[in-house]
Amino acid sequence: MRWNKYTLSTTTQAVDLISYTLGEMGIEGIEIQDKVPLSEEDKKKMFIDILPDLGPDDGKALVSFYIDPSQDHEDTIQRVLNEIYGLRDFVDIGEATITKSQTADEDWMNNWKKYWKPFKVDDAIIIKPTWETVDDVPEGTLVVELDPGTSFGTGMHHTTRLCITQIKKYLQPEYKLLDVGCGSGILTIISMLLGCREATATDIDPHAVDAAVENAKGNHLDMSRCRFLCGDVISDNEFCETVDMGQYDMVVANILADVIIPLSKVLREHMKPGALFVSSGIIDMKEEAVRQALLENGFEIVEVTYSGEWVSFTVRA
Ligand SMILES: C[S@@+](CC[C@H](N)C(=O)[O-])C[C@H]1O[C@@H](n2cnc3c(N)ncnc32)[C@H](O)[C@@H]1O
Repeated sequence: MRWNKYTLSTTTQAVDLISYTLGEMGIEGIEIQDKVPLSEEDKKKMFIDILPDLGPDDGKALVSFYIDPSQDHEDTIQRVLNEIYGLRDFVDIGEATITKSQTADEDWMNNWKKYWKPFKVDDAIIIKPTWETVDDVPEGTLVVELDPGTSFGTGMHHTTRLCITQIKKYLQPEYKLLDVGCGSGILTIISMLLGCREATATDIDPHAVDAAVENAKGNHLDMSRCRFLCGDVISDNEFCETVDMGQYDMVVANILADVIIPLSKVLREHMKPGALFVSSGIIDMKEEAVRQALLENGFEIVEVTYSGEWVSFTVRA
C-alpha cells in the first residue's frame, strides 16, 4: 500500500507545536528535517561520533506526515491546514506551504530505524534498539532493549525522559506501578529494571500492548510481576475493575494534556491515599489547564518539571 505524504515548510520554532497539533488530530509518524545542531550534551548522549555537516541552522524546517489514501479527502487536509494556520497566534509558522507526494508503506514504517541509534537517557540508562549493539557498557549501567514497532516510546522524546527522571526520583522498591498509555512499555520496563515490585501497563492501542509485551520479555522481566492490558481506564468501568484501580502506589501517564485532564478526574478516587501520579505529554500552553484539573480533583502538587516546550507534573493523591 502507498501512502500520501504531505510536507509542510515551516520554522524550527513551530515544529513542536505543529507535531503536537497533528498528534492531537490522530496523525502519527511525523518526520522532521531541520539544521538545528545537536547540543554538546546531546552529542555525548548519542553513540554517534561523526554527524553529517548540514550547514548553518537557517531556522527553516520541513514537517512531513502521512495519510492513508482512502482517508485522504479534501476536507481532511483542509482541517489539518486550518489547525496549523491557527497556530499563527502562538508562534511564527513561516510560509507554511504544503506539497504532496507518494511513498511506499514499507518505507514509512521502517525508515526511521536507520536513524535511531543507542543513546544514553542519563549516566545510568542506555536505550538500545534491539537490532543494534553497544560495546563497553560502563559497569552498573542499565541497558534497555527496545523495538517500539509502530508505537510511541523510543525514549528520545522530552516527555518520556521527563517521566523517567521522576520515576527514578520517586519510585520505591515496594511500589505497585500503573502505566497508563504504555506505548512501547518503556516506562514500565525501566521501573521494573529499577526494582519496582509489580506493574500494570495499559494502552488503548493493541499494537502498543503487543510491542510492550515483547519488549518486556526482551528485557527479561519477571512476567508474573507485570501485566499488559488493552483498554481505556477513563471511560470503561469494567476495564478499571480488571486493572484493579486503587491498588497502586504510583501512576505514570505520558499522554496528551487532553487525555491527562479527564484522567485526573477518574484517577484520584481510584488511588491509594498518598500515592503519586506522574504525568507528562503536556505542551506548555496547556500547563495551566492541567494544573487546574489536578488541583480541582484534589491532588497536591509535588513538583513541576520542564524540558523544551513540554511539562511534567508529579502530584500526590
Ligand atoms: C506519548 S505515548 C507514551 C508512550 C510511553 N509511555 C512513553 O512515555 O514514551 C502515549 C500513549 O498513550 C496511548 N493512549 C492515548 N489515549 C489513551 C487512553 N485514553 N488510555 C490509555 N492509553 C492511551 C497512546 O496509544 C500511546 O501509546
